[in-house]
Amino acid sequence: MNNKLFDSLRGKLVVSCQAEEGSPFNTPEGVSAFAQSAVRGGAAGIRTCGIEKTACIVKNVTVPVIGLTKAYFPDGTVCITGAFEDVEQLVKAGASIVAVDGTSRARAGGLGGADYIRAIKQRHNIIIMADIATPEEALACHEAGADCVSTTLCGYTPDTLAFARGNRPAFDMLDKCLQVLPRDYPVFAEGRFNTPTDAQKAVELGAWAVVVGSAITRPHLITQWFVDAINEKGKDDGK
Ligand SMILES: CC(=O)N[C@H](C=O)[C@@H](O)[C@H](O)[C@H](O)COP(=O)(O)O
Repeated sequence: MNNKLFDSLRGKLVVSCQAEEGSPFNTPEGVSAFAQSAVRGGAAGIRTCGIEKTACIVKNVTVPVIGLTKAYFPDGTVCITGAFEDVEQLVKAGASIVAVDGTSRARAGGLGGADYIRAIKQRHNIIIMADIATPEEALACHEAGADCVSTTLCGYTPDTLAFARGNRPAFDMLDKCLQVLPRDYPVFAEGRFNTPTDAQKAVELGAWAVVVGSAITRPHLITQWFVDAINEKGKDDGK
């Protein structure tokens, strides 16, 4: 583990700056503008998806950048940086940390998350964040050599979909991860931490840092939350 890097993130906010097809921000420059704004606001780190976007953000900010790529399993659920080539490309792009899928699902080559991380660590001296969905996966990834874990995928794997209902963070799962892992091992809170109060609570529980994406960098979703709330109110008033 790189102590200086992890110390710089401890107790801090990491902003995930990602954009998907259809978003006007879906360019390296678009996500980079979000990253620069996030740093102005006090973000201690940036997380982003895509090799070019990682390279562009690295050029434009001085804080550590967590890079990843996304692909999909045959059932449509997301896989975070599931290929060795992508890990290498993200490092070349300047990522300080590479986020990889630490779930137990078998990816190309048949490896589950922990074995995949073990193989990456055997090949390269790279700082790895394991994106996990359960405390068991968190422990397995730690034992496999991951430098930190993040609760990113809780709510997005076939067995944990129920956690995403209600669009609330999985506080209990975060707490269980903190309990099974050694004290002072970095556990990042990520996934639906949509309010400052939720982010604060995660740090109070013992999360190393909190990663916030949608509530800061997906304006179409934030807009939708407001629109839905107003429509619900309208229904209550019989409008
Ligand atoms: C499941 C998945 O693909 N998560 C992605 C991981 O990089 C991102 O789309 C999320 O925005 C990020 O994890 C932050 O979470 P939230 O946007 O809920 O603050």
